Amino acid sequence: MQSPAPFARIGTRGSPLALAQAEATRDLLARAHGVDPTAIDIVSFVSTADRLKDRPLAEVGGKGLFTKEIDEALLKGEVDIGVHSAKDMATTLPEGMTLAAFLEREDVRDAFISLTARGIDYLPEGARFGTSSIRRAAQVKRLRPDLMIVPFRGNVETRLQKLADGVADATLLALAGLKRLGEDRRATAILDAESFMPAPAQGAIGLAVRAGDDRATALVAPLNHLPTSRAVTAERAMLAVLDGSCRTPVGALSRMEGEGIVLQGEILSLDGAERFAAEVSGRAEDGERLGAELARQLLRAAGPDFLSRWSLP
Ligand SMILES: NCc1[nH]cc(CCC(=O)O)c1CC(=O)O
Repeated sequence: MQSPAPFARIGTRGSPLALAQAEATRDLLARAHGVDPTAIDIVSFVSTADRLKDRPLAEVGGKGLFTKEIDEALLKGEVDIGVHSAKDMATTLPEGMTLAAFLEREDVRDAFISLTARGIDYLPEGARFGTSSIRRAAQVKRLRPDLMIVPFRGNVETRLQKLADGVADATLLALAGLKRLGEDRRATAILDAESFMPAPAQGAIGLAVRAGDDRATALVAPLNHLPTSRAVTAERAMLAVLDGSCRTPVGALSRMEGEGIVLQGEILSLDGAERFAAEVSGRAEDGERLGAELARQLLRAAGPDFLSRWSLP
């Protein structure tokens, strides 16, 4: 007997975190529409970013690489909904695709993890800091120019094993990812978001559908969390103006104040020696414009040659 057609098909990467996010999305969809979770298929893809694990993301070509295979499956109609960490999504989406909803955001902060030190300040002179994120590297170097940055990618378990193996003395991970994996007890310390700004859209999950797919759009609509959607829209608009290819260290932090949004942003030189920060505020529904305005302020402060001086070649 042929099995019935699935209620919906979700596309995701196959990492433990990506699968946890896809399962959370499936369960929310099932509950919102009164169907059994088993009626929703989860289809996993190996992304280019996962295949090129040993090289810094900014070097291999940036964010589109996390989503390319899923985007293609979505556009071909092999899946109906792409589930993505919003911070891994390129600011310009492929033609024919739209971000139709954002799940309620998890904690935006970064977690510090070390087997030997209780915080960045406590690391010994010249200690090795494991990260392949140019934002985290620049932020760490700004606080501790003596530390040595060593490349560090892979999923949470891999990174913890690398710490145990002595490849690095400390690392940073998004607390959101640790929480979704039920691994937040692994955090040695949680960094204050004001002084150590998260990546734009960190902690948020975006749901992509084919543009014009009214059914998929309606399926994900009840899952949209408006404050998250507004904050992430503003942060991504800032990033789009600054540097869509994620070759410049950028931090962002937004908070809602009633119907208003306060958006803070920073850009840093790769070595952390230079930093420019700014803040804008306005109506939460104007996030797109506010994010772009913040980016222009940062670019004005940094000077016209900043991006060319401080981006990866
Ligand atoms: N670039 C990898 C990535 N993309 C999203 C998360 C964490 C989850 C999130 O921010 O929503 C991570 C891992 C990390 O930065 O520790």
